[in-house]
Amino acid sequence: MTNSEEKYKKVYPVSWQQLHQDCKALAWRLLDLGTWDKIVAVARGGLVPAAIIARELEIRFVDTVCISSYTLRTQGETRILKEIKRDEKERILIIDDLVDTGSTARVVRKMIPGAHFATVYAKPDGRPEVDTFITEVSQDTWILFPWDSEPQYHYIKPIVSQK
Ligand SMILES: O=P(O)(O)OC[C@H]1O[C@H](OP(=O)(O)OP(=O)(O)O)[C@H](O)[C@@H]1O
Repeated sequence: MTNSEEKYKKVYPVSWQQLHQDCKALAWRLLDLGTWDKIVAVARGGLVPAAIIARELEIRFVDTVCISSYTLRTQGETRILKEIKRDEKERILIIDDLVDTGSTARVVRKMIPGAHFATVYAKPDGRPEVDTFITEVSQDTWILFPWDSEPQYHYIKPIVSQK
């Protein structure tokens, strides 16, 4: 966590198992919405969820857009490192791990208009930018993904005493 992330007061740790379950729940929702020609993962956070959803929906064409949202958050500007050109005829499913402020989603939506934007987790400020998501957490929650953490075994205070 960097200084720019001091706005986060709570931590929501997500295990590999929970992430897998949540991604499969997202795949079930997406299954009801029709078929897609390709998945576009928003790197890096969207890479693992996109792989799980691609497996469940049997989508073998997986592309990426690469955006530096660290720069975006701290300086209010976007650095697109890799973009894609959209074929108007294609139904594209964009996958990211979460929407927080919604800035990344806005940039990607502008790049790929008309695509379906799905995330596993969403915070209130970013929610309007997402078409489908599974779990909402509060704006001041830091979602700790399994690829950013190690399991630890130590005493955790009850939630009531963490306020
Ligand atoms: O809604 P926003 O405020 O734009 O935040 C959401 C974005 O932030 C995270 O990426 P991060 O900046 O951590 O980059 P990374 O995925 O490459 O680690 C996440 O994967 C989203 O893409």
